[in-house]
Amino acid sequence: MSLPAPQPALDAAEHDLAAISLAVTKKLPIGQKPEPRGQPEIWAESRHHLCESLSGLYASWQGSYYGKSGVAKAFMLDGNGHARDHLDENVIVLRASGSMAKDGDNGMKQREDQEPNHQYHAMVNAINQQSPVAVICGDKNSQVPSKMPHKYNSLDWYKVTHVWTERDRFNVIKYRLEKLESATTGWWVPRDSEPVVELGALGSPVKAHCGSCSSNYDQIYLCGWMCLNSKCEKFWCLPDGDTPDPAQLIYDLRFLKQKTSWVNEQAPISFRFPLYTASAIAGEDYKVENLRGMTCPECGKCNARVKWEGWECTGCGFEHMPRINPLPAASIQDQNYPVTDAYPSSYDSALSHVKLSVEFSHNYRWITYKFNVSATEEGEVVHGIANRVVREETGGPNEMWEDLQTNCHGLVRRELSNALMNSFTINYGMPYKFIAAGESLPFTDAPWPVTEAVSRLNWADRMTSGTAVKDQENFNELYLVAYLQDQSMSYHDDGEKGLGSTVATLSLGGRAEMNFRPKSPFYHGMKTIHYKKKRMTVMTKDDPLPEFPNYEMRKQFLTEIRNGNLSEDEEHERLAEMATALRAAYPSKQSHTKVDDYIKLSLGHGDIVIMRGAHLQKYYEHGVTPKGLMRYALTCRTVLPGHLKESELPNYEVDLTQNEYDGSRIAK
Ligand SMILES: O=C(O)CCC(=O)C(=O)O
Ligand SMILES: [Fe+2]
Repeated sequence: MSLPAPQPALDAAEHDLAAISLAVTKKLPIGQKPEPRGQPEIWAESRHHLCESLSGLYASWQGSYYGKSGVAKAFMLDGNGHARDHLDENVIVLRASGSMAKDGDNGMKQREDQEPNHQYHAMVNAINQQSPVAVICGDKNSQVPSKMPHKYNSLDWYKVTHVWTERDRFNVIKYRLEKLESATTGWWVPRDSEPVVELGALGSPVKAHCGSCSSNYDQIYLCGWMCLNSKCEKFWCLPDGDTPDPAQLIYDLRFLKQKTSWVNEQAPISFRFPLYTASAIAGEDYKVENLRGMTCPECGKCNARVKWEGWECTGCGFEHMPRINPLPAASIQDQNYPVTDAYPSSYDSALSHVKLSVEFSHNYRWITYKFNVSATEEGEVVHGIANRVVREETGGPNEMWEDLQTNCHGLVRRELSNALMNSFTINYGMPYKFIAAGESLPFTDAPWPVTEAVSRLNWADRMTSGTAVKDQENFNELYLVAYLQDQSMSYHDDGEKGLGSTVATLSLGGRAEMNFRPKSPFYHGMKTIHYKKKRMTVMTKDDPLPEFPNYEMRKQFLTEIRNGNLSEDEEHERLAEMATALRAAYPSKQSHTKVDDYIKLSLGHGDIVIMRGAHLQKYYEHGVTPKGLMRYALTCRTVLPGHLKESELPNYEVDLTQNEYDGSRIAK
């Protein structure tokens, strides 16, 4: 049909439509919403647990939209909707996500036009492929007609039916979704309520094509048909040429409540995913698939996998602890990194200013990497590369590896600022807070490889300390980390206050890359701080090392600051100017934030790493990326006497005097 004639006033039929439309789109404030008639299939209390449990379907840690391979998969509808968003028993209208910025303390505000982007195209793909999207609703959503029982709640599967652009202050891309199965009533429909309008009951929407750009659109608002192509000169114009008054934009229910048929209207998968069943194949249980959280089969709560032993629902107590099938030591052999009875070759690398020395003893190749860790201290990282004799020794890495898999219990992913650490850990001996605080257990409760590792690492430390300053005390703490496939530890330091300056680790299982680099503020000499409520980038006051960018300039600046006798305000002002000057001095393509690794170690099964130097932890950081299916790192530290407060001291003896390892069986 052609454009409908301009209609200055609504006729009687449209009056009725407007009245029902207002009834259908009326929203109650969140606090006044009625109870829903049912419960969601799945729900979550935190985004972390939700995303880990629904990985593959919805894994968007911040945004509302989730897509994969160019096709839309899911939406999370929480706060921050658009004024004309809508959600009823079977239809949702929402704005495309993105293009928003913080608006003071008042939440988010759109700051630019939305253009068709990857999300828009993924929605078009979902329409064309008739591929349903999942919708999750948060308890801050003001559109949903009932009170949300949990923080995050699954609604249902939806058909994407329309994408178009509207205009506010900026162009806004909008989507219409329609419930996939129309025969069932959504659990979120208020109790004791009847649908005001059934889908399709009002007939088809008004359709027209634009005389200017020839695009076809449905009429969305009762005030008249508009071209919804943002590139067209007639975009968002009513037939009389005016743009609509936003207050008059009442939905045309023939658009909102139309019924779209898809060939297949069956949900692709239940939101309650099947539970992981332990595999008979050794190693399968360590695969990343086994790290997905659990959508509880009893109560629907999403629970990340927190415990090494399996899954636990914190909603109803349901447990799923399949017996895992350990990976024998023989299967750790990797033909790309052959290990024999000879001294093994190295796969490490280091930047040229790092000084290397190498020694061979006890069937280990010991490589020492020395470098300045501050202007006053040289530190070192020692990598002991184990050969087959070491690995196969009685009580050695192979036996430790096999024993730990069956006998080391109680590992958990510790809580870390509203999320969970990305590996499983347990602490023995003196308490060690590390990045995330956790409990500590006495060594007497540990499986034998734990005390064996402490003894071996003390031996390795004595063996290799040479002229380096040696801590007076032996190690009295062991932090055990277990990594499943694809888990890793991002850059961090081990420099908790009150620890000895030596840290030593024994690696068991799959190969891992361990990298060391100076921390960015130390290396680049700049950091961002908050001073008197102002965010500012200032020069750092640590002495630079000769290999750092702008070395001479920083030294001069530091001399000026140290002799300057400035007040606190003046000093901050000057340090900010210096940071600006440092930044300006970088060659155009050089990053002023990125830092290259000084050393990259390739750690094999049975290898030992020893870090020495107090400033190594203060100014440098290390990160570990395991490459195999499964790996343990057993790291020892010395918690110095007097470090812990009375209340933090363990209520058990930390006694490790028995069975000192002496390396005699592998001496060569
Ligand atoms: O995985 C490793 O080898 C080391 C782990 C680590 O850096 C730590 O526990 O602090
Ligand atoms: Fe560490």
